[in-house]
Amino acid sequence: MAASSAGPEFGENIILETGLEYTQKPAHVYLTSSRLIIEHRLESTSRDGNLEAGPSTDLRCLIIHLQEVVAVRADNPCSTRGKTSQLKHQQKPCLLQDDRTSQTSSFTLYVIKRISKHRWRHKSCQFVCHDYGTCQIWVDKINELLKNPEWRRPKRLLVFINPFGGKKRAVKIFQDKVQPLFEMAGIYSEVIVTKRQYHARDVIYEYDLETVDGLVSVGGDGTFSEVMNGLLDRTNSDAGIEQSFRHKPKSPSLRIGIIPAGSTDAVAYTLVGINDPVTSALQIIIGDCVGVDVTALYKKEEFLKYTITMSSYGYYGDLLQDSEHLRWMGPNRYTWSGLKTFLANRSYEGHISFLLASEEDSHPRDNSVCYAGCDKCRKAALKNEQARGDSRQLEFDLGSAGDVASVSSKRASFMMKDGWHHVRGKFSAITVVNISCRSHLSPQGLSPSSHLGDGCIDLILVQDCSRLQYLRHMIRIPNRKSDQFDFDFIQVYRVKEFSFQPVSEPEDMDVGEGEERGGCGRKRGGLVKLTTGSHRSSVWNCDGELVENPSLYIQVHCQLIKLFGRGVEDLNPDASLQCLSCCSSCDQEK
Ligand SMILES: Nc1ncnc2c1ncn2[C@@H]1O[C@H](COP(=O)(O)OP(=O)(O)OP(=O)(O)O)[C@@H](O)[C@H]1O
Repeated sequence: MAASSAGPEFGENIILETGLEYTQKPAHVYLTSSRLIIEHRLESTSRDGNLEAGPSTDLRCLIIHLQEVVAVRADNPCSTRGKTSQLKHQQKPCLLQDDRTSQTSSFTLYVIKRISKHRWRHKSCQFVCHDYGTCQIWVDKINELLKNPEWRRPKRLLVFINPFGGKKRAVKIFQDKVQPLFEMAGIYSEVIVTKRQYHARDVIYEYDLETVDGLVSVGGDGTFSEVMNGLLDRTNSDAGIEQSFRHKPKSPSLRIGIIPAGSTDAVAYTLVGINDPVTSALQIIIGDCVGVDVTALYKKEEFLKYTITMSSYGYYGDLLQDSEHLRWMGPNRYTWSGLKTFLANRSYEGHISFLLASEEDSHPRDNSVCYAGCDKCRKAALKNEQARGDSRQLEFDLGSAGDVASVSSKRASFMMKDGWHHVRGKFSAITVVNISCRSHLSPQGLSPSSHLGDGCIDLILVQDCSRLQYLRHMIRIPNRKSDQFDFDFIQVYRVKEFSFQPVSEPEDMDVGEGEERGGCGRKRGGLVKLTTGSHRSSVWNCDGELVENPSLYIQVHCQLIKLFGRGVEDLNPDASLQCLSCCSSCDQEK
């Protein structure tokens, strides 16, 4: 942090200056439009442990960025004196008061504090003023500055709580951890505890959305997906956009926040780097905003829904299908069903077609992680803006696989035509990842280099392989240092559009002589009609919800929605992003 020795040189106009008391040494406090700057003399510790003033030139600036201020409150003048002694350990006041200040006024700033890896809390910094009037001026001015329209802090939120998600603690999490913070920040929240599936969606269809600044989902990825779909459906409907094949959806003006209280919480985890309700609530309060890609799913040409995390066929589809019968086990159902699915080691045959992203859009194995302020996402947003209005439509022919030069890989035949690539093969898992999909099981995500808003999706093809091979791939997923895609039975692509068609649909799945494989419905010789339950076809796991139809077409829409959040902060000490909220009690003084 820059030290100043001769008055303020902050590059911003000073709005207020001093009028605040500092007990042990002279200090100046300045308020600019975006920062509160405390300029004080450096202290060094003498050999006997006492604090002593540094040389007169050793001035240090401590900066509180107003954008990271949760709230400001004038303290009750009568209780000022007692209050200091009641502060908890982490709540050391910035400016201590002595006995003389019992007749003065003070105010408290509640500021974000990064306490550990991606986890935020708030701390209080108390400032003592010479008189009550000065205190009011400071509080009013800071409150006025917090209303900076660029920061877009929400004032009214519509909150949906799924009481049955995850460990069924969503209501308690909201009441105990989130609501008190919203109240402190002066946010009014209308709370709806959902009574059934699609309750949230139905409310969004009817609600006067002009009266709120954002929606909040308290639950897991399924609840978030319901809220997001409700908002997108409503926005399209209001704009007269029909959700037909390859439609261009309208971006909603409202942002969505997510308070993690589900089983996997991949959206919250990917957005923040951790599934912590308090951190997510603080990011909502300060009005953080990030554009996130959304994928539109179609069953052949019929629009199904929008998704944000991943759509996966084969392993993850089977796992989800099995786990749906075990909801009573809570989040542990995924571990149990995962083991069962792994042991079953099924694979499914089908045609895959995909439109590769252009080279500049990079590759899923380029080790470029999407962090807050990501340059790639910023550029994609700009490109998206420019492309808006361009009505050029790429013709997509679902049946165009074939009759072209082919490059054969080990197990799948690979073809290319008109920019579209076609693969036919047998796959253990086909996964389309929209955002990196971090979770406590895979802290780096299913596709660690996937971006929140680059307008691309990562396609991960795990070809038919042995259990041991699949296991080797799986155990690399939580491991930061190894490349989970570095196997000859795995191919990854960064794509814009994707389609899958099983070799035959479940309804008319006739198996010819000798075409047998594991699973029910198997019969030697002759023809046998297979049902959906047979292992000839799997189901899709789309944002943690089952989509039973195996034929699927997916298209990504660049930064279609805005979420409350900023993306994962880069903890690398060399990264330009640093702790911005420092005060004299901050651990991270520089
Ligand atoms: N009151 C309710 N009763 C039954 N289902 C509900 C209710 N409210 C919401 N739902 C539905 O429950 C489904 C699962 O909820 P949610 O995603 O919150 O929990 P989860 O599945 O445990 O977590 P995750 O998706 O993170 O694994 C969602 O599809 C949501 O639409």
